[in-house]
Amino acid sequence: MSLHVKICGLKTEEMIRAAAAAGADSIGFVFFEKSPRYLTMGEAMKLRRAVPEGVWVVALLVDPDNALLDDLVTYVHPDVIQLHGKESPQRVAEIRARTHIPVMKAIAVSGPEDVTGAEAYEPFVDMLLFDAKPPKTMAGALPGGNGLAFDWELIGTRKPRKPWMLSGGLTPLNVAEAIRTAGATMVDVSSGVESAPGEKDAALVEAFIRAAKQDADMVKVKE
Ligand SMILES: O=C(O)c1ccccc1N[C@@H]1O[C@H](COP(=O)(O)O)[C@@H](O)[C@H]1O
Repeated sequence: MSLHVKICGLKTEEMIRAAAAAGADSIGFVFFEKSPRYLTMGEAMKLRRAVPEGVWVVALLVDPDNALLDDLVTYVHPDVIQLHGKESPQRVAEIRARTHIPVMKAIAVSGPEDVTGAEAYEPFVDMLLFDAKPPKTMAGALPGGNGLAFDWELIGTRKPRKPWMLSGGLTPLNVAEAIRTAGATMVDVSSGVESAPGEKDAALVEAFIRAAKQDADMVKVKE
């Protein structure tokens, strides 16, 4: 299986094209108003048309209500819904049943109990995503997209039973080590490929994808 790279928080057609040309497998649209990467439904609907065939559109939502979900299905119809709030396993199941779209639940990790806690979601999700839990003391912290990493070895303690992505503070410089340590086959990045909050940098996006995929190819050759 080749390594899957998701680039999250894209806001322009140019950057979508650049990321896809560099080999991105998924493009993330953020529907969380407090984020510097926030898109309105109308903006996302327009940008979706710029995403090439074969590249997944992932809609990132934080504790969405049903009205937002219904609009999302009607106007954007993403390939995957990423839930990055405090959604319970029951709410995740409801969202999946309502939208008929595959769901990826983000798990905030700061210790081994968080990785084990992901088990409660496994029956109801198509994928999991492990991200760093922001410390309570961090001023202005978002539910994700903070550029914070967690201890990647924590994933090794109990491999999830569903496909999963690694995220949180990944950059072109650390992604190869993160993949090796966690045993990830899918990675997700947002702030690590930006020149300023919400501003993606095409050179960093390309460097990130190259570093992630090259390392995976080297591991395969060694095997
Ligand atoms: O990117 C955001 O603005 C965002 C807002 C709210 C919840 C999650 C968000 N992003 C996701 O967070 C992780 C880690 O991002 P980073 O690379 O550390 O910046 C990633 O999965 C993004 O999809």
